[in-house]
Amino acid sequence: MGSPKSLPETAAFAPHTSGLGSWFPSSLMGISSIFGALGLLSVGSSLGSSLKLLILGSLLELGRRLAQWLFQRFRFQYSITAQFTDGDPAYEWIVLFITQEHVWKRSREFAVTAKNSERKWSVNTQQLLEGNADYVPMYQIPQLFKWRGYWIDIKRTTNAPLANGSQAPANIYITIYTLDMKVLSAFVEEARERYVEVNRPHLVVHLMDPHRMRHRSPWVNVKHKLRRPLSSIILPAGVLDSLVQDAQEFLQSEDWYTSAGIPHRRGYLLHGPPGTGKTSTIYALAGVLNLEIFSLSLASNVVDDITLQQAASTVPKHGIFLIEDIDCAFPSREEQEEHALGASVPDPSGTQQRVGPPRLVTLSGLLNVIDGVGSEEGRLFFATTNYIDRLDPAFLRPGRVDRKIEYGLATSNQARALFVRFFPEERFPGVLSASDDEDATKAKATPEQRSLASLAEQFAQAIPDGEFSTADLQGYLLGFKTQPVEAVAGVKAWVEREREERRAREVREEERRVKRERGQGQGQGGSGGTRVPGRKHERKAEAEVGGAVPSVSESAGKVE
Ligand SMILES: Nc1ncnc2c1ncn2[C@@H]1O[C@H](COP(=O)(O)OP(=O)(O)OP(=O)(O)O)[C@@H](O)[C@H]1O
Repeated sequence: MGSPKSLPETAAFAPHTSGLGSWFPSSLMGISSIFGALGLLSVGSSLGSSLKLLILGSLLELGRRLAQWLFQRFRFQYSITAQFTDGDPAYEWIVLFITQEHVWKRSREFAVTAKNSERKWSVNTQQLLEGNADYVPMYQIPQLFKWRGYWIDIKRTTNAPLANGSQAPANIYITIYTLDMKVLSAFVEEARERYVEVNRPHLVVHLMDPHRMRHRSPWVNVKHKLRRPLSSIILPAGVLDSLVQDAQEFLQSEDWYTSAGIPHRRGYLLHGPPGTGKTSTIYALAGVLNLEIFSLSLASNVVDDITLQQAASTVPKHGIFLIEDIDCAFPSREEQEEHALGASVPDPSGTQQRVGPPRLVTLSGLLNVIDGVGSEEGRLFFATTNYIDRLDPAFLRPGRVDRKIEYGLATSNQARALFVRFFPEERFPGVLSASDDEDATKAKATPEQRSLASLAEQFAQAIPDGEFSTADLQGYLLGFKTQPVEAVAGVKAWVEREREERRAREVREEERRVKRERGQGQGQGGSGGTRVPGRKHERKAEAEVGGAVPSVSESAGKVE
């Protein structure tokens, strides 16, 4: 029989249990009140049996929580948990591993996306499901699996939205029930090896996501591209071989650098007009050397010193750190002149603001990144630019940029090589594809002219040295994928059309320039002339469609 006097007994029990966790005291308070209620109500009450059931239920709940607590303590004491964060290469290793191990089989939640090159380690890419979508298990409910006799628990958290509107990166937690750290490292190493193996035919490119820049690793955008053979890059003889040899030698000589006290890093600058193969060279090189690329562009002007530092510091050893359009870290001559002249632009309120080079990445920020902590750990640094003359000599000095490679507009030799790459003998054995008599007549080609070699020669002769980028020629040839005869027949007219368009563009550009100068003259006369910064990108866009025409002497593909 209970009575109100039983209350102190239960209250006295509470302090012994307070160490069990924050839920415990509250749970006990609930029970003590039940006991109290029992004491008050059980005498002769018809509710007695119900209350007994209530007590039993509470005790069961208490037991469950106690068991849960003991399990947590056990888990904490006898397991090792490792966290992998989205954006770090190790995250990709683990996702691939658990997909291969079919841990997802008991998963009931999947993120489904149309097939793309971003996430390779979905269930579908393991050839298990049909269709055009990728299924990525969410693992939000912990899943248990066994590896080499060890029980492993996996759980994944999603990208939680943050107060600043961006998203926190997802995390995977791997808990291995062992006390031996070596088991964890063996697990991670196996996951890495599998990743390297599966990836062999692919080149992995990590791109920076500007929306995740403030997080631990901004490299959350992972692309898997088919490796591009070096032979597909058409450059003057020797350029590629010497680059590959240089990079290979660098990677193999870590000990030498250490003993000589020289930071183990190597910087390359690839410069030249747009569409001449700078980026393609780096991708092909990474494929040959089996390296991953970590690439960001300064052209979008969203990267600042802090994020550049953050991005650089998370590039792993033996990764290629690539900064595209590095000239965007430096003000153009035009902007410097405008700045010196005090030109102004209206701000949203209509007030005139002095034009200043709106650079988020500063020279000192850039140099800090290149020289900074971690930059000496066997990392290849590549930069590309269309405007080498804008780069500061401090950036170009050896130790920061060890080799400069100049890319030029296509020579006739490159045009010939490109033609041969487009129309290989294997695909067009003997004479030509689009070469039924009617087509051949249309293309005004005699059978003799229709040998691939002679067609390549005719094509090369029709392309003037140093006037078109390789990308321009590629664009033209893409219109004739299976018609080499027609490609040759139309090339002279194409060259003329392109020249015509350029002349028209130059006239428009000149008119704009005159207008601008007039406006500036008026502005200096006190009427508030305006100039818009960032012309560089406009020019680059024009150059990309064939506007920039450097002299032939610039287009030698020189290695300095
Ligand atoms: N030398 C080359 N050999 C083979 N393909 C080339 C070459 N140059 C350009 N291309 C082709 O043209 C396209 C653009 O090339 P790429 O992006 O490498 O040029 P880029 O010099 O890096 O241009 P940008 O300065 O605009 O970044 C690619 O599809 C590439 O295959």
